[in-house]
Amino acid sequence: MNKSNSIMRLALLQLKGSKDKTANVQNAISKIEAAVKEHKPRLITLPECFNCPYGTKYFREYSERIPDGYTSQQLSGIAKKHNIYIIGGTIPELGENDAIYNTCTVWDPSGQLIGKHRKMHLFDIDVKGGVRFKESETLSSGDDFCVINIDGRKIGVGICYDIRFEEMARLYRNEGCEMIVYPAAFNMTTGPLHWELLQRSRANDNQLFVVTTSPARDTSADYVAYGHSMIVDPWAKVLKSAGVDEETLVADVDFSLVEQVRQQIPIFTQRRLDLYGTQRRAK
Ligand SMILES: O=C(O)CCC(=O)C(=O)O
Repeated sequence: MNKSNSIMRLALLQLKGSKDKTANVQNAISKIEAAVKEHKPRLITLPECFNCPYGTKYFREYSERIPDGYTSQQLSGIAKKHNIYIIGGTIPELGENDAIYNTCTVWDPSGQLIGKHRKMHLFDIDVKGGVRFKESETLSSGDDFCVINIDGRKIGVGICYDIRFEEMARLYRNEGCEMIVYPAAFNMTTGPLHWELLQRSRANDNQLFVVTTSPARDTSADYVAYGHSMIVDPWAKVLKSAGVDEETLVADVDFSLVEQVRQQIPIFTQRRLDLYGTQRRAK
C-alpha cells in the first residue's frame, strides 16, 4: 500500500472446496497466482476451512501443525514468491495436547508467520428446522486476539461466528484497528438473515472496514456455505460483494475513509466511558 494515498488493494478468493486437501490447497495457490498476475493485490484473503470440508467429523483428520504443516508451508512460499500479505483463511490446527483449533494464519511478504488467530467463539447453535452445528464436539476455542500491521495499518482478525460478538470488534477498534478480516462460512439459514447485517453493524459500530471471505456455495456438501464474500466500508456501505460461485473479488480500499467517518460522527469520543466500558481482561 502507498501510505501517502492510503489505498490498499485486496483480493478475496471465494474458493470451492472438496474432500481432497492437496487439491484444495493447490486450488488456492493457483487462484493466488492468477490474482497476483491480473490484479497485483497487496493483501489476499482466503475462506474459512479452505483446505478441509466444514464438519466436525473432518477436523482431526485434516489437522496440521502450524507453521510446519503442508498448508502453512504452501502459503508461506507463495507469499514470499509474490511479495504479498496473505490472511490464510482457516485450517484445522493440531495444537498443544492434541487439541484441534479452527485457526487463521497470516503471512508477510518474506513468508514469515506474523499472526495466528484461533477461533475464539465456537459455533455451537441449534436452529429448529434450520442449521445445527457443534464445533465444540471436536474443536477447542482460542483465547488470544490477533492484530497485525500491514503498511502502517492495524488489522484485527476474527473467524466467522466471532463476528457476532461486538465486544471483540470494539476491542480491535480500541486497539487502533482500521479493518477487521473474518474468514467465514455462514450457511443457508443464518446467511440470508445475518451475513450482511452483521458486517454492516460491525463496520458501523466501529467505523472501520469489515472484510469477509467465504467458501463458494456447494449444494452437494455436508454444510452448504452461503458465499457472498464482502467488503464493507467504514460508512457501513457494501463496497463489493461476490456471488455464490468461485470468484476473486478485488477492491481498492481507501483508509482515508476511516478518519473521515471518525471525525464526522465522533462516537468514540462521545461514548460515556465514565458509565460503562469494554476492556480486554487479564487471563
Ligand atoms: O454465525 C453463524 O450464523 C454462522 C457461523 C459459522 O458458520 C461459523 O462460525 O463457522
